[in-house]
Amino acid sequence: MDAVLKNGSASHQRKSPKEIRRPSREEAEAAVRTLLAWTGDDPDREGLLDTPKRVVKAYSELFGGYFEDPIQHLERTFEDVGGYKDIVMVRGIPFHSHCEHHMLPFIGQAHIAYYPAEGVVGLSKLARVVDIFAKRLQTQENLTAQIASAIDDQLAPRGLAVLLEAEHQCMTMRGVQKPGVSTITTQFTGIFQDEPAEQAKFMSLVRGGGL
Ligand SMILES: Nc1nc2c(ncn2[C@@H]2O[C@H](COP(=O)(O)OP(=O)(O)OP(=O)(O)O)[C@@H](O)[C@H]2O)c(=O)[nH]1
Ligand SMILES: [Zn+2]
Repeated sequence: MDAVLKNGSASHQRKSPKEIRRPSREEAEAAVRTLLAWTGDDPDREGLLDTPKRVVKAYSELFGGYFEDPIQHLERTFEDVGGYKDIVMVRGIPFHSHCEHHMLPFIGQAHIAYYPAEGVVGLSKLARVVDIFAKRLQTQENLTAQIASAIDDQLAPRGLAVLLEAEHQCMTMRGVQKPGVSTITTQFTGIFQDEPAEQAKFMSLVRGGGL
């Protein structure tokens, strides 16, 4: 199955962007106009005239991840690493995504570690994978699972650990209104799943401790 389409479970397979009719830019702008009027403001006042255009442009950027393939960034691996087989960790990758329930941002950091099997991947590519999945409507759990699944499928490492920590604006600005709450999600495979000591080592590295 294509990782772009992959969801947490087979019973919830998603349509690919190609299977969904994408409204035209004009239709999207008209929808923003409708929302502006619904808030109680006047979409024809000067300050709001260009807002539908700006919002649609901003959405193209914020949700650009639907039109990118994360796998493509993981295809190139390097095997000339002096036989290095120990842990590789990229810590504190900042990301911003949007929750699929309210379309409000959740913002945080991703931490990724793996034990190479055949080769290593360019470090920036791990951050690119995070960005591509983050630029879609997400739950934090699904985002974590999609990042882990793409890297695990492509690199087949001896073990992979992914931890995301984020603050959800839908819990901060509205609803329950609890600023400062962080949500942590993890996904472990291979030796990180099988060996508690490896999980503990990862958690210690995430927190900035030593081995
Ligand atoms: N599990 C999970 N829940 C999320 C995430 N982002 C937002 N939510 C939650 O999604 C839930 C949606 O609940 P609903 O009762 O359908 O919607 P709501 O009435 O807007 O809920 P409140 O936020 O409690 O006002 C809320 O509890 C949110 O906190 C996420 O990434 N993962
Ligand atoms: Zn939400």
